[in-house]
Amino acid sequence: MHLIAPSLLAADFRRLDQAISLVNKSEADWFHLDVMDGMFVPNISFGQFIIQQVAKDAKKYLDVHLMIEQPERYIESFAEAGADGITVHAEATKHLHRVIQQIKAAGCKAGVALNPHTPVSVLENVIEDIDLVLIMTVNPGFGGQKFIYQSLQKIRQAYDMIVVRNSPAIIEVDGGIGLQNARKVLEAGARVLVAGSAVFKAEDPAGVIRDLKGLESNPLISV
Ligand SMILES: O=C(CO)[C@H](O)[C@H](O)COP(=O)(O)O
Ligand SMILES: [Fe+2]
Repeated sequence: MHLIAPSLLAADFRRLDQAISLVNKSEADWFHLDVMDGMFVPNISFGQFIIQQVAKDAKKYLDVHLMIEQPERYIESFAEAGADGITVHAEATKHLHRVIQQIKAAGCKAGVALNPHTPVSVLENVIEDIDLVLIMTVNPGFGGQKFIYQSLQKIRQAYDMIVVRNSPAIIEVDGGIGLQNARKVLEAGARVLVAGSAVFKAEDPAGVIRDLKGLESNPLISV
């Protein structure tokens, strides 16, 4: 069954408690939390403090997407803030293998994200060690952008690598995902759908989550 991870980035932060409660009560599986440092990406969002506050009320898995340079500086503090899974960008560190071990040592699931221009082949030497591959389907930094269609090919490549190498990793897709393209990304091999604007800018966010969850899962992707 595929999983839905609403991104709080698109929520109204004046009413963060309402957004958390909406996700708690909905059919969503995870909270997706986008951390941006103004260096790796042009935008600055929030950090450990906000995640700590979210963790107090969130009743679901906290999926932390770090869009920060040298994420190795902050892994333990995000784990302490309440992250269940931490995903770092392959482009943001010189020592990807070491950071993956660091995330696991901190007690979290380890994910690696790839920008749209980064080939799947950079995962060649870590694919067996990771729990999640995050294929960015927009250039990271902002919510509400247009889905990049060439990403479908990358999802298939990542899926093939996972199968051939017998990796435990699942594929998450992030950026411009909504009911208009979710079926295609699931068919390509995605297991987790991140959706920010499609959920929180909708009139009925819980209804959108229900519809995304109700889509047919790819039978090849079990568990
Ligand atoms: O990582 C991200 C941006 O860098 C966000 O998770 C993503 O953009 C979600 O927002 P939307 O669904 O509106 O595209
Ligand atoms: Fe994200």
